[in-house]
Amino acid sequence: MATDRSHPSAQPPAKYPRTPSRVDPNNPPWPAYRGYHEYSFAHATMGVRLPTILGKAIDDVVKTLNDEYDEEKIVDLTACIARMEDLMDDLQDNAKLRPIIDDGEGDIPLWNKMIARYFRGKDFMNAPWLFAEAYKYRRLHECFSLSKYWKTYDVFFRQKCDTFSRSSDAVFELSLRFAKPWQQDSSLSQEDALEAKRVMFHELTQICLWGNSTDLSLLINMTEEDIKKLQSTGGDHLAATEQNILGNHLSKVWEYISSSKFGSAGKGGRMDFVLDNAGFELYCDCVYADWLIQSGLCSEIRFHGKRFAWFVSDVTRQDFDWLLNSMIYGQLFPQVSDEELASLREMGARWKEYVKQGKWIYEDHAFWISGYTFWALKEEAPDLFLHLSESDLVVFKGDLNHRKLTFDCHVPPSTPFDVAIGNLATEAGAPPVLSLRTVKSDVVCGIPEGKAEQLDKDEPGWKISGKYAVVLLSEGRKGEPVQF
Ligand SMILES: O=P(O)(O)OC[C@@]1(O)O[C@H](CO)[C@@H](O)[C@@H]1O
Repeated sequence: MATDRSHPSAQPPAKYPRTPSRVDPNNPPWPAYRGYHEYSFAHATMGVRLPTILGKAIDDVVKTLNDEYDEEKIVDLTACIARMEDLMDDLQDNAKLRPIIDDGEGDIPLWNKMIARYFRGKDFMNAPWLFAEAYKYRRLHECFSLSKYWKTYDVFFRQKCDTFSRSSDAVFELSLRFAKPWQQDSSLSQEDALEAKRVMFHELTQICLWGNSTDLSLLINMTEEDIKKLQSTGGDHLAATEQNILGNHLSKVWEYISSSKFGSAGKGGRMDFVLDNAGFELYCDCVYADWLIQSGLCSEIRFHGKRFAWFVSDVTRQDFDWLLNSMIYGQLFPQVSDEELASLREMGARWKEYVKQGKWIYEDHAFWISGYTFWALKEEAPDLFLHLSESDLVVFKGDLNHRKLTFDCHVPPSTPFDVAIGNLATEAGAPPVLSLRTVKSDVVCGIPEGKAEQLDKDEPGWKISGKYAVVLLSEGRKGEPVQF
């Protein structure tokens, strides 16, 4: 495996970024992380984690194969396994990135134009990490999309369901508390009522944030105890972990959401969630979205998920439906009390009602499963940009979305968030953007000067532990007409 310590990105970051006109997917505004950079999490991911993840995915398919009885389907699935093995060879031999085979899916032009234009001759280790990693998941999808019977097969579905059922303590801690419809104490003065709302907002935003620290792709070998610790949602725990939010715009977010700028007069606002992980994290997102509707702060929530299995645990429509249905009909928690089960059912029923009434809407644009960063959103997905420009706040959940917002490059950590996300902050019509991210990879911005350097010294590994987080807001240029 090549290692080149003299490469510019192994050096301290340049003070000034690349001029915007020279930025492209292979040349981020600051130097990219690439698989051959040993100092970066890119190296371990491309060299070790991705082959391990793929190996487990093959095991999953073999399990399905052994349970199948129809010969035609068996033969078809055997071909999927053979394609997965080819992908494994390509990963392990560090092959060049070939075009995606046309499987009739709508995202093919996005992928193949991008490969032709920017990554001709690049391989898994020398292409920017973000692109190479996303490409691997698209290739994994191709293994199935070329089949006759298994086009929508999700190799990670079993794992995603499993972690939700293993999160029972935190699941019921939240359902017991939030199942009953939320109502404000009518005896409170206007000022006290607003303060009570602020406190709830603060707490639930944090629950939504820390829901991101249980990540299947990283925590495959976690014990039940480890999971419990990470998922604790109690007040004391949240107060303690708030100290780990290194860049924290929570107060600014509340100021905006509680102002007349959010939503139209007398009507709550529209909030969009660009989702990250299924299972427990999605459950936390929904608890938050539920309260945002009940409190009247929001009248509409749009959830944006992926069209197919992505970065192991990302939400697909199937995962979204699975969560809501299994809360009502599932038998995932045989050990819990009737009261606990009833609370989960009550909440699940309310959430399904939101879907029926159009207060919660699930969407899955092809751009979210492309290799592009969000710097390219307006250019490559103008329809999506226009759609999001109508939102009052777009919340990006998790590490991968944060990498895509910030071009996954060596940006100096004290760079303000609205500089690091480029034109998604500066374009006319750009919506307000909030990143709720527990830090699980190299790129960091929006934190105080010197903090990253201090943590590098005191806590090696802090960037991938999920112990630290950022809550960063860009105000955007909402309301200004979008120009193409
Ligand atoms: O987006 P998420 O679920 O918060 O994190 C995704 C993740 O686990 O995958 C990547 C490495 O494979 C890292 O960016 C990150 O740590």
